[in-house]
Amino acid sequence: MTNPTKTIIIDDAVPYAEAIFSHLGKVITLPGKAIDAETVKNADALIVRSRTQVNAELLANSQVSFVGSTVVGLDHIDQEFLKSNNIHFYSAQGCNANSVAEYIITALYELAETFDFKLQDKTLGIIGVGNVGEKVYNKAKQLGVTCLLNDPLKIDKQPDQVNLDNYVDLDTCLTADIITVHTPLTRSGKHPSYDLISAEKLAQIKPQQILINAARGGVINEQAWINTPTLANIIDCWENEPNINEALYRTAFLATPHIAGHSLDAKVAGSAMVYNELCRFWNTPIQDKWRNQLPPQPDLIEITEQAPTQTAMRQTLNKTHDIKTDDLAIRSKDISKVHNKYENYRRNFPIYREFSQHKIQITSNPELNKLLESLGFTLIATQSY
Ligand SMILES: NC(=O)C1=CN([C@@H]2O[C@H](COP(=O)(O)OP(=O)(O)OC[C@H]3O[C@@H](n4cnc5c(N)ncnc54)[C@H](O)[C@@H]3O)[C@@H](O)[C@H]2O)C=CC1
Ligand SMILES: O=C(O)C(=O)[C@H](O)COP(=O)(O)O
Repeated sequence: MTNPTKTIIIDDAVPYAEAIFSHLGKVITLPGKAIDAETVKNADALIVRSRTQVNAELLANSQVSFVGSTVVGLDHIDQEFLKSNNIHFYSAQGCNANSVAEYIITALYELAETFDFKLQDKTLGIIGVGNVGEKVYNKAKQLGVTCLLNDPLKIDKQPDQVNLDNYVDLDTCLTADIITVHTPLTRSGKHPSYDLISAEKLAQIKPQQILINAARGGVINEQAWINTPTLANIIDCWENEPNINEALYRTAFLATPHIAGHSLDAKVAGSAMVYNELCRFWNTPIQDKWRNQLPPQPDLIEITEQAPTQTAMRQTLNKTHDIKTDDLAIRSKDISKVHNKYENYRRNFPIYREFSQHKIQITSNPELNKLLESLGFTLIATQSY
């Protein structure tokens, strides 16, 4: 039963928006970039993803009393404005951390097999050890990868809750063979992340090192990155999206259009977290019938080839979500075509599920079985094993 007195504006990239929110009020879905002061004027609640700038310009003349962001980044939200105007704000922190962490792990196997090295022989530097960074660390550790961690804010905030064994300063972290950043994009405070890996820091990078940015464009200085020889760059987050820098784009081993957090499970988690908060805010019982509309679990994955463990890992992870497909989806010699394909591909992003949604037929390789289970796959014994 829809509540006729409430109007909810929702970014149409929020999956199952109608099914989830319609019993709370009249749902109007719009492309994130089309949500403006005119469209929100008479709304009571606004549910966004990252493409809508939520600020005074958008809301000053509206009656919106609730804003929910179904993503994690906060750089599109003027939280001070919302707080000072008594607009309740909720962000689905952590909703897509596992999705990004699985993107990183999948990328590591792609790198190891392409550049012919054993993952266990490499060190992984993780800058920003929050929801995403922590999951990357835990997964990489299970896979036998030595990690260096850097997160001065976390240490400042909760010194007694951080095992300092693997935490190092930024310069030490930047000596790792593979470096991945997982900070928000911040320009103020004691440790601003904008230009964190500055031209000066990039001058320390050696040609055999690998840089990954699946956090935010601008954490790594793009102009200096273009001229920093590396073994490989994997870039999911860019400055000035979708009009990404061509010179940087041409350096990328894998260039993806900001999709590391786009598993269906992550998007649904973000929607559900915001929905639950809106129910609490409007004192309405939570309903979860909408979950019946979710797709069934993926088919059983069978591994037939007797490949070496690392090769089999890459093949298996790519069966769940092959990042190369996302790279190829926007790749072009003509940068304007890359720009034009960027958002369209994101808004029509193919559904993929996280590892824990997948069942795999147990293999004759105990090491492979153990690694797959450590990443969350369910192994199914069949009569032959
Ligand atoms: N590519 C994608 O699709 C996605 C990108 N992201 C990005 O990743 C970021 C991290 O996500 P979460 O881990 O969920 O956020 P989080 O807030 O849980 O963790 C961020 C961590 O970075 C640390 N940090 C902040 N400034 C730092 C600095 N200057 N140096 C080192 N560490 C610093 C914080 O202390 C915190 O522990 C988000 O803010 C978002 O920008 C998040 C999800 C999806
Ligand atoms: O959660 C974040 O922060 C992200 O970067 C999300 O991947 C943003 O997703 P979209 O809102 O751009 O679909």
